[in-house]
Order: sequence, then structure tokens, then C-alpha cells
Amino acid sequence: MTQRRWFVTGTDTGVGKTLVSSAMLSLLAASGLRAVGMKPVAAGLERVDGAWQNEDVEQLHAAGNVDAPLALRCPYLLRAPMSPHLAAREEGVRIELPPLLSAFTALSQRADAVVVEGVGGFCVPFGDDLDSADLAVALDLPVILVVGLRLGCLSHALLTAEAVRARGLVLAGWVASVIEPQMLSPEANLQTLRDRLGAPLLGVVPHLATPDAAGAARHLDLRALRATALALA
Ligand SMILES: Nc1ncnc2c1ncn2[C@@H]1O[C@H](COP(=O)(O)OP(=O)(O)OP(=O)(O)O)[C@@H](O)[C@H]1O
Ligand SMILES: C[C@H](N)[C@H](N)CCCCCC(=O)O
Ligand SMILES: [Mg+2]
Repeated sequence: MTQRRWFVTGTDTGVGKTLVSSAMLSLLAASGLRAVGMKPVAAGLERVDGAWQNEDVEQLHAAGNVDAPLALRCPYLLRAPMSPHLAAREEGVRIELPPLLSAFTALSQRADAVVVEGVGGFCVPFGDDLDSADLAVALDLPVILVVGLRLGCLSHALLTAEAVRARGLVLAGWVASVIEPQMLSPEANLQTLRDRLGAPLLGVVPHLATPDAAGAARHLDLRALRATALALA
């Protein structure tokens, strides 16, 4: 069976991981697959209609088509919008791998495709001896890198690719999201990344006036992911 499971990381926080993960989910769902998003660790709760919610968790849920319990889609839902190790410490919570892995396994059993959105950049700390990269390794998933196009993203993108590969993971593809439309020479920056990242470019999401999953999905082509999905099958 084809393994359609990916770990989506980014060059930083706020670069478009949720937008791209949601776009992927909407494409996967539109192709007839049962697609579900997972946000293993979310930091930042807001009160919406009297209930506490995390925006990423809600967006991923809306973009997929599997109605799994929240505890599987987001095993660690933390209040403060800060690094997870600090938000967890504030609440006396210890983030551990076993609950994350069992939630992923349970979600996988309910879906044909699982898109796991990381937190912030690739090496965000979860606790004294655990970080987001450890989770990607433990899940053993091909990684998709979202590059938020702005000055500074080249080094962040190349360092992330190096860190992914240093851990023995496959960089299955990357997506550029135009988060700063005033950036100088965007095309030359994109070409630099094309030349150096050594992984397929799955799409360039332009700066969208109303960023949403469907709008971003129009700029993605997931066909290049089939190679890794089949290789890992
Ligand atoms: N191409 C784009 N056009 C317009 N807005 C964008 C684009 N990409 C991202 N954004 C906006 O930038 C903000 C951050 O994007 P997003 O929430 O997807 O980032 P993230 O990497 O998931 O952040 P976090 O680390 O908090 O999970 C959002 O308001 C999103 O709508
Ligand atoms: C709150 C924010 N939106 C993310 N959920 C958490 C980002 C953590 C970044 C930590 C860091 O690298 O400094
Ligand atoms: Mg996000």
C-alpha cells in the first residue's frame, strides 16, 4: 500500500506551514482519499464562541475529510503562544514521544493520507531531551519544507535541509510561500533554492489576498511526492 504520510516543517514559525498543509489536505481529499491533518503539539489557544481552540488544529481539521477525535489530531494542546517546551513547563506538562506515536498510529488507521504539521522550525524544543526533529525521526516520515519567502530564508532553508538529512530523513519536497510580497528578486531567490535544495519544488504559493486552503492548493502539484510515497510503501 502506498504510504501517504508526510511531516511538514518550515523555515520558521509563521511561514505558511498550516496554509500549505491545509492545501495538501484539500487536494488529497479532493482526489478521493481519506485525508487527515495532525498537529502533534500546538501552542496557543484562543477563545472562540466560548470554547478554547487552536487555529492550526481547526484549519487542518477543516481542510481534511476525516472526523477523528481531537486527542488524536492534537495530543498536546498548550495554552501559551510560545515555544512548546516553555508552554508545557508553564502547565507542568511533559511532552513525550509514546502518546504522540500512538496518536499518529491511530490516525493512520483511519485515513489514507496523513499530513503532520510540525511546530515552528525543525528543531523547536519540546522539553529538556526532546525536540520537533526527534518526533520527525520517531515517525520516520518524509519531510516537506515550507520556505517563507523573505530575506533570510535562504540560509534557514539550507540549514533545515541539512538538519533533515543529517537525521537520515528524506526531504521529499519543498514549497515556497510568498509571505513578504515586497521581497527583492523573488525569482532569483527561488532559483537559488531550486539549485541548492536537491528536492522537488511542489509549488510557489503567491501572496494571497485571502489565504485559504483552496486558494493555496491551486498552486501546488503533489505528483512529485509519489516517488517517495511509493519508495516508502
Ligand atoms: N502565500 C501567502 N499569502 C498570504 N498570506 C500567507 C501566505 N502564506 C502564509 N500566509 C499567512 O501568514 C500567516 C502564517 O501562516 P501559517 O499560519 O500557515 O504559518 P505556520 O508556519 O503554520 O506558523 P506556526 O509556526 O504558527 O504554525 C497566516 O496568517 C497565513 O495566512
Ligand atoms: C506560537 C507559534 N505560533 C508556534 N506555535 C510556536 C513557535 C515556536 C518557536 C520557537 C523558536 O524557535 O523560537
Ligand atoms: Mg501553523
